Amino acid sequence: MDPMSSEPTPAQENACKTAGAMIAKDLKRPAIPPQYIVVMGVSGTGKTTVAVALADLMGWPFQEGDDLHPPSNVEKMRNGHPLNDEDRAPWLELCHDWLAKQVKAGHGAVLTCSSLKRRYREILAKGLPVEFVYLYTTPEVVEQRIKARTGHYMPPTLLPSQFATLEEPATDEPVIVVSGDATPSEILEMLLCYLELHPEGTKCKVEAHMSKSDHGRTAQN
Ligand SMILES: Nc1ncnc2c1ncn2[C@@H]1O[C@H](COP(=O)(O)OP(=O)(O)OP(=O)(O)O)[C@@H](O)[C@H]1O
Ligand SMILES: O=C(O)[C@H](O)[C@@H](O)[C@H](O)[C@H](O)CO
Repeated sequence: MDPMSSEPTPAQENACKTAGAMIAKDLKRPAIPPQYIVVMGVSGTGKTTVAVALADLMGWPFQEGDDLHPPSNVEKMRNGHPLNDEDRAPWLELCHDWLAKQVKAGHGAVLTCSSLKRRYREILAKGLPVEFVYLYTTPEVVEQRIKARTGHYMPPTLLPSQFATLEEPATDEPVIVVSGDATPSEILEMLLCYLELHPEGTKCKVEAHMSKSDHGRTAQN
């Protein structure tokens, strides 16, 4: 960060995106048909890092959900106040509209969006073949990550409200659950493994795991 300013530099804002792109760099693109994926979870679980890696590898458009927040929402969070349903409503509509455009174009897409409540996930997926990737970890791990991250508007003091608001996906929701405790590369690998075995995605809650045969994805040429 510029020592004279509390605003993040563009390089800092892009750090997770760059990290995600680096993960995908040496991997071979698997044969997975277009999917419309929302990477969800509380702030700091690693959504952007994994979403960018997946989008880069698959060549699907990526949208950072945080960039669709109205400025008033960002200011509210920056000032240490959690968003409520009313604040999130226009933002969720914008996220849904972005997904709808991608579905219409037919080329797959990846969006990051905390999607903390079931109702929010229903708004996002309304009428669309959307599935969620739920990254989960403990409040302690997320707190460490958020404290170590520089140049982001989200203060660590908002974390308890994120966990309090979170409604974990139920068994009938179209969600691939992945442990956010693994490294970003492992998370990507678990996700790819699931999608390669189930190219149609999922219509219910499933867990993605690492299997021995997943290793060695690095492209040979
Ligand atoms: N699997 C991981 N293991 C360790 N650190 C990680 C992992 N994934 C991301 N990080 C780090 O944790 C921090 C938060 O990651 P990231 O910004 O991707 O999370 P996020 O869920 O998109 O957050 P937000 O919702 O607040 O934008 C970053 O500094 C990132 O480098
Ligand atoms: O629903 C919410 O409360 C918001 O989406 C937050 O989760 C933040 O926007 C985001 O995670 C930035 O850190």
